[in-house]
Amino acid sequence: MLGLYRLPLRATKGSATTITNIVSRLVLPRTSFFHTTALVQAGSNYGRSFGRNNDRRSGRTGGYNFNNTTGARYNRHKRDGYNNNRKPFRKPIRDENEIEFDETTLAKLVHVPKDAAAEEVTIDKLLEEKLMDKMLHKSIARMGFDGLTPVQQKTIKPIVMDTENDVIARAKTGTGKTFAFLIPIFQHLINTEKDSQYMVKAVIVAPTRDLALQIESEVKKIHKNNYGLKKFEAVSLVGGTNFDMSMRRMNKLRPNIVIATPGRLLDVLDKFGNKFFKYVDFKVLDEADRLLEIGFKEDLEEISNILNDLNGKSPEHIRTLLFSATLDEKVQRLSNSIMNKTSCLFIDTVDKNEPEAHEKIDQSLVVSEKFSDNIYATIQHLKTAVEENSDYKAILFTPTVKFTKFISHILKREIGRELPVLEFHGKIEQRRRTNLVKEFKQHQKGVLICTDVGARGMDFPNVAEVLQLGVPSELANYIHRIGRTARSGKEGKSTIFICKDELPFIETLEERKNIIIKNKLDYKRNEKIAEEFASKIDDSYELSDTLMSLISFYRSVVKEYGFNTRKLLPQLAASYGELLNDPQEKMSVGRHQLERLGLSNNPVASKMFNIESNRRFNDDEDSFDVENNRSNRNRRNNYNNDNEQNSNRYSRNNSRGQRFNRFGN
Ligand SMILES: Nc1ncnc2c1ncn2[C@@H]1O[C@H](COP(=O)(O)OP(=O)(O)OP(=O)(O)O)[C@@H](O)[C@H]1O
Repeated sequence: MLGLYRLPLRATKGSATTITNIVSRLVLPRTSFFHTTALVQAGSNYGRSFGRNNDRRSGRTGGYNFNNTTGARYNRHKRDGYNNNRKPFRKPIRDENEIEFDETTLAKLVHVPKDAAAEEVTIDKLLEEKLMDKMLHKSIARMGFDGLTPVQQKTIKPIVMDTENDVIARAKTGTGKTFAFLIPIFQHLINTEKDSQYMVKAVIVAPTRDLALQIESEVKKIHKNNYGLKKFEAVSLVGGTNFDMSMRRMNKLRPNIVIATPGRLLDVLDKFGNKFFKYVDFKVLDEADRLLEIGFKEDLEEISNILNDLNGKSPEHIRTLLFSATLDEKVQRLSNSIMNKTSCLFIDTVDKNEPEAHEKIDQSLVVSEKFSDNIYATIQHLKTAVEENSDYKAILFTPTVKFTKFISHILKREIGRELPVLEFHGKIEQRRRTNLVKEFKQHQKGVLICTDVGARGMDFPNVAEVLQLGVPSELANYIHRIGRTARSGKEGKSTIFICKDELPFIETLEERKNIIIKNKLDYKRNEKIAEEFASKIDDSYELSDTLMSLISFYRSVVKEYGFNTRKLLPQLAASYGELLNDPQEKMSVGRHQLERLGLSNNPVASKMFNIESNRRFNDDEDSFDVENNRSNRNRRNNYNNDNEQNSNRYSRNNSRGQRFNRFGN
């Protein structure tokens, strides 16, 4: 049916070119006027004030009670005498690069800016200088890279040579950060081969299970290219896998490297810390900004404290390496509590006023009048792309698990005959999830539809385009989502589909991340498409559930993106009638559901819904699918989060919800 779609996109390309000199938010004051002007010039009708919250910096936490975020486990360790070295909050000050630092962090931070004239570092030179062992040299050489990437060139030496620095490294998506920390770790293992041979010497933490497993595969690549290195074993410890089996592997292999998600790592440290983790030399935080957000941060502090306390050499012995494509002022401030060394190198491969998004991504923005139109626009875009290119490979991000399921269901019917359409989110059982990742990595073509669980770090080769239907769960994830394309020196495209009430997100992106999306298009609804779409919706309950999950998600990011609740939430609710091609039709909700949404006393609610006092609904509320995070547990505690630490609790919630669950997993 969607073959009949004609995408009425009115191009306003180059509309933002008048904004050439936008400098970082950290240097200039907010310039919403700029943006407004540019949009009006572009002939769009979405350039107006959006009634935003002025205090956007406090946005993410605003409205939620984080007082409870130090969970029971953390307190228990404090009572047990673990060294709680959390630093008191200090007023941030600015360094010469206008990035804010905590005073203590600033005092020990050595900024290593991007230097275009820096001498090239190669693996041959490292070998000559005896900074890379010949076994490791052979393994990397066999991978056939043209050379080391800038971040690898800048980090390997200081990590190998220096014993007294922590390191923070920022480099764009897809530029080889994984090897930038794995190579020096392997070199360190070679250098210290005879010491504490059967102990974990490097702990690598990642925010998602899939990323941890991917890092483990990268370690195996190093092994595979030189079997001599296989003696430096690695084991992954991630949620959703069998704990006992993991421990059997730990006992059998006695790994020097552990790659873990925070929850499972804490469980293992609790039970077997003494046995394996007394001689850790390095801890690495991949996607460090994510791991240091409220929620994860408490877990990371706890991990850091336990590792320090266990350490047989000294409580300050462990060096910390933080890596990410998005490291803003927040990270330097937050990292202080988990860093041990008196000096920290901040190795930057991104210029201070340069956007963190990869420059090889051709970014587009499609704006619809209504949220429902976004769906048509996205589907049509995909259909056209598949028609034009039978080897099309793309990732489509959506905000919630239910929306991912809903869109996958539609797309499987629409384009599933032409290419594989895969659904990927945290509600999928881990074994299946791991296989999905493997499959999509191998596919030459296909579309992966996923939540933000796939936004960070995942390396799927040859993704030509990233699509976003709706906004990401956090601002930085825009950069990470689009970074799934244009990896390893290649080029790529990205398109975000949003409705005009979501435009404050784009404004926030410009102001806080200095990202200007140059290609701007308007989407105009086509009635015929709407009619056909409606005829294909066979379960209005499913649609209603999906939209409720979206309303719930958008409520959680209102402050961060400066959305206007009174406009955006009714807009989302109205999608129900629009998608059924009966605009007067409203979703029916029970009071209980309204309470869960926090809308029970909101006058807007009566305009959005048919409120039925006795009605019961699917209790299996959606997760927004951002993993293992205490902030999500607290922030969204009414919803069934995908959470490895509390899997029992959540599975109980799940079974309670089964009665109403019309989807199944
Ligand atoms: N020196 C190199 N030259 C070319 N490709 C490389 C090099 N080093 C690593 N790669 C490849 O680049 C791809 C991206 O690497 P990696 O996943 O480490 O990127 P990243 O910077 O961590 O990205 P993200 O920010 O998304 O996590 C991988 O396929 C990796 O094998």
